[in-house]
Amino acid sequence: MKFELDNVELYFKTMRILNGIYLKAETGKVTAILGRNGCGKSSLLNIAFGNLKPKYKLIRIDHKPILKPLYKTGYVKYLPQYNFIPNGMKLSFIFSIYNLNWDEFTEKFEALSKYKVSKFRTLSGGERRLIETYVILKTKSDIVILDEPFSHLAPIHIEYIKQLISEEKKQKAIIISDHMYSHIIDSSDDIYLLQNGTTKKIDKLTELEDYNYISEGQL
Ligand SMILES: Nc1ncnc2c1ncn2[C@@H]1O[C@H](COP(=O)(O)OP(=O)(O)OP(=O)(O)O)[C@@H](O)[C@H]1O
Repeated sequence: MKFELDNVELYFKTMRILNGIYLKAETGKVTAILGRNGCGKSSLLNIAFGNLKPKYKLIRIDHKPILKPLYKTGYVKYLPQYNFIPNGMKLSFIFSIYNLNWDEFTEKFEALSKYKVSKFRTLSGGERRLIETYVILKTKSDIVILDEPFSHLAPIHIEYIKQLISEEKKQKAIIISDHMYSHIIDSSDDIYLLQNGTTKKIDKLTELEDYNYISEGQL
């Protein structure tokens, strides 16, 4: 599947946040969006998912325009920046509604096995993030959108999520944004830099220095 987001123009009141956007994501690939704080990454991901309506946008799947919000098509799963699982839900219930196997999860995350019948609110911030990222990545879908999946995670968990991303991308188009650029560089196939409201496709990593996203020597 080929997903394209094109011609986005977004304003908040009179302030233009995005214009001249093009982004392509494909099954088998991880497509990353990098950019400084406040440049519009989350807004762009929300526009792709369909819960933020800009002045203009064009979404195509396999060259066909999609006129209804993407979340209504059943193609997409989205990890927002904020917690989306209700606090009062038990983990066993979360896994059953998403049709996921608890034992398969705890094989990788043994330390969380004690939480099977705990409510989501009783977990730490990082543990909640880990569960949500796992659920979004593992649930059946064609397109996965991940907004800051690495934030709050311990290094060992980041490595596991990176592994999971590389397994899941075989059958999904994954779009990811995070400030942990070295993990993004490791995990992604294509990178777009969002700057001054527009996307620039990064062909060589040194362009991230040229565009002043990172300082020289950080690569
Ligand atoms: N609902 C809103 N109303 C008005 N302005 C908004 C709204 N949401 C976002 N903005 C503004 O739009 C700009 C882009 O915000 P956005 O959250 O998309 O950036 P971001 O690149 O994801 O930032 P960060 O990396 O810090 O999470 C910011 O200047 C923000 O203040």
